[in-house]
Amino acid sequence: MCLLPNNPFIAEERIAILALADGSIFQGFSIGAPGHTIGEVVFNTAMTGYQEILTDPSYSRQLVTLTYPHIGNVGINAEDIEATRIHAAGLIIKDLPLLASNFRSTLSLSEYLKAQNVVGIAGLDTRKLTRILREKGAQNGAILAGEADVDKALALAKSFPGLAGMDLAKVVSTTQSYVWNETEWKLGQGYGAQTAPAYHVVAFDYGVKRNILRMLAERGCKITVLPAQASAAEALALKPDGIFLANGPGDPEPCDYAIAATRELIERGIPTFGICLGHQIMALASGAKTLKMKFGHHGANHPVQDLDTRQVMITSQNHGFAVDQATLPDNCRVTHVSLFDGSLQGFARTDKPAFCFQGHPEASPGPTDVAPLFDRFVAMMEKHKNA
Ligand SMILES: NC(=O)CC[C@H](N)C(=O)O
Repeated sequence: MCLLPNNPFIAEERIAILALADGSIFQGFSIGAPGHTIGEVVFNTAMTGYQEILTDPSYSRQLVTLTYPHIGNVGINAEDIEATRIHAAGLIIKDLPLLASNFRSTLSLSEYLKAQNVVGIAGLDTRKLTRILREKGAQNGAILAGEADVDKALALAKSFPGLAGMDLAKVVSTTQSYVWNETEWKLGQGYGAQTAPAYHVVAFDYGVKRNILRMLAERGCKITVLPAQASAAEALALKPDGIFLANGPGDPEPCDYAIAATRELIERGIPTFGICLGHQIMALASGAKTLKMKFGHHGANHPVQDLDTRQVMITSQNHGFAVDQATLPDNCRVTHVSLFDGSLQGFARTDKPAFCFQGHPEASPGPTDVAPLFDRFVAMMEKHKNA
């Protein structure tokens, strides 16, 4: 057993280490639950929104490194959640402030991690870690909290099989269908409710972020959320005006149930909009292929160009897989590209009312430059209704 040298400044029960499958070891201190966790280590460059990031179901089985150095300043509140619980498998940060201060704060970040039994590590060089992830690609890793057994941490890091081939959409999805009518948050009012919807959207929950549902409700939609494995027939029985394909964790390729249902619904000509995993599912249902990226896109400052208007938008991103543009069939028109690496960010079917976007138009956290895509979906449903 190899132990790191004692650090006189950290009490033994607070010691924590991060191991990467490439052999790198980082020492820090525990800010969450004791124990250990494994997953794919990724980095996110967003400067705000740690609570939304932690609760985003798309981070299931990922250990999220936040590159912004001070995380926890505004504590935790009851409203900024994208799901009922934390989905990230672990949190890696540089500096946890001693004081959390915000008018809505009810808990500190550390109390939140502990209450939800999530392992977190602070006090390590997140810049050095991010350089490793950028140069070598996202790494499988392990965080050990409460002990500093390097061999154990390395063995745990290497035991994670990696996200390629992992179907997690059906794991995080709701098991029961439900109706959503909560609208967007407004200062002084909080969340509202949609009481007179003009459209009925059926949303497939592969790990849906709540702000997507809120933005649809804000635009006049009643949303029925279905489990990831629901069939096209179940969706059609609800007589939807439109179909929404949600974001979600893991590899899109093994989600054969979602690909089959999407293919049928698009073929029937129902207006369909997909975000992130939903975009990848739409691509697979249209005959294209997806691939694993080197370190993916995770942040809130990614420039994306709309090829129709030439407009550049600053977008929120969180994906480790991408659609291989070279495999898009002729009935798919590229609508958006990433200006960071030229990768595909959006396409539309030319033969059916269906389009999708790789980034996160709902932001949360992030800029709202791409929010008009929700208006485009509503306009598509309106046109189809009147056709
Ligand atoms: N946010 C998402 O929907 C992520 C999609 C997919 N799991 C990926 O990593 O590419």
